[in-house]
Amino acid sequence: MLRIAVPNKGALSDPASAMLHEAGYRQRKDRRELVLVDAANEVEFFFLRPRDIAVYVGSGRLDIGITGRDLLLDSGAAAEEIMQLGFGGSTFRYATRPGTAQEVTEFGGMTVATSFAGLVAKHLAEHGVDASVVRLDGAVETAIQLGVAEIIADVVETGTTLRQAGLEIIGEPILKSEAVVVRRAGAGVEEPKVQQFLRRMQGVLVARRYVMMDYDIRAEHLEKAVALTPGLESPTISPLHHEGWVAVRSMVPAVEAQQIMDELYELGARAILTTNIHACRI
Ligand SMILES: Nc1ncnc2c1ncn2[C@@H]1O[C@H](COP(=O)(O)OP(=O)(O)OP(=O)(O)O)[C@@H](O)[C@H]1O
Ligand SMILES: O=P(O)(O)OC[C@H]1O[C@H](OP(=O)(O)OP(=O)(O)O)[C@H](O)[C@@H]1O
Ligand SMILES: [Mg+2]
Repeated sequence: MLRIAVPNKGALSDPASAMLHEAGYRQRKDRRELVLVDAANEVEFFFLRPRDIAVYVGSGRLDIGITGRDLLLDSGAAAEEIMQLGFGGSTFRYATRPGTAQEVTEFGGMTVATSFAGLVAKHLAEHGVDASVVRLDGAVETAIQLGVAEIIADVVETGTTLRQAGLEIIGEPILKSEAVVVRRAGAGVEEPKVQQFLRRMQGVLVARRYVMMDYDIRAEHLEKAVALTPGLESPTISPLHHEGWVAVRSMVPAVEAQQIMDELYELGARAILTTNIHACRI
């Protein structure tokens, strides 16, 4: 059995379960379920706090976990990122009231409030800044209003929470984060059951990002058409009954599909179709 940790709550919980479901795994129906066995796939899921996941995986008790890169690095656990999952994107940033400081080097003697004390202490030390760090559980934006800190360091997605608290971002992001798959440091990814899990997740990423495109084109325009739709490896070309024409089948990035269809049409392609990819192994 492959033992996998999945966020039980928070911003990563629903998208992580949705992705696992798309990869063919059973997922819980009740949010109170904390352990779920998917016997058919020989996987056991443990629904844990995202902040704790790297700790469990780092200890070697669980084979694999899904968590945020920011939480992984903050934990200091002996776990490493083995795959990016393309959701839960955020930046981790300093913010303050206008006029307090413009960059991290000006924080000397100040107090920084954060839920990510490990990350912040490391970042301050790297910049040789002697500032205090206060660890809070959440809603850290309010720490400034209540006089607990002059600076905060927190997850920023849209920036709405900061704006509403009258705070402004200081400098460049400390970190860019997203949901990642983690594994005990040094454990490698060679184990067949780990390989199979990663291939399934990779299949979901590709199925989400690409569509299948089919079209017919006169053979003399084929090279130009194929340059627009090179596919992941190489497009499939089939002869058509109608002499001088061929059918092309190729995967294209979903976000570019409409543009590519316009360009193919201009080239003389016809019967241009796109279809969603339900699942794949690349
Ligand atoms: N808008 C967001 N708010 C909070 N965390 C986000 C957001 N978008 C992505 N994330 C990521 O989710 C993880 C935070 O997990 P956490 O358990 O703190 O969830 P949460 O959404 O803050 O829930 P809660 O505060 O209820 O525990 C981090 O990796 C963070 O980068
Ligand atoms: O940039 P935004 O889109 O506004 O999102 C960022 C906010 O979301 C998170 O808060 P959360 O709802 O997790 O509450 P918490 O601070 O109590 O964890 C995070 O801590 C920020 O406050
Ligand atoms: Mg939160």
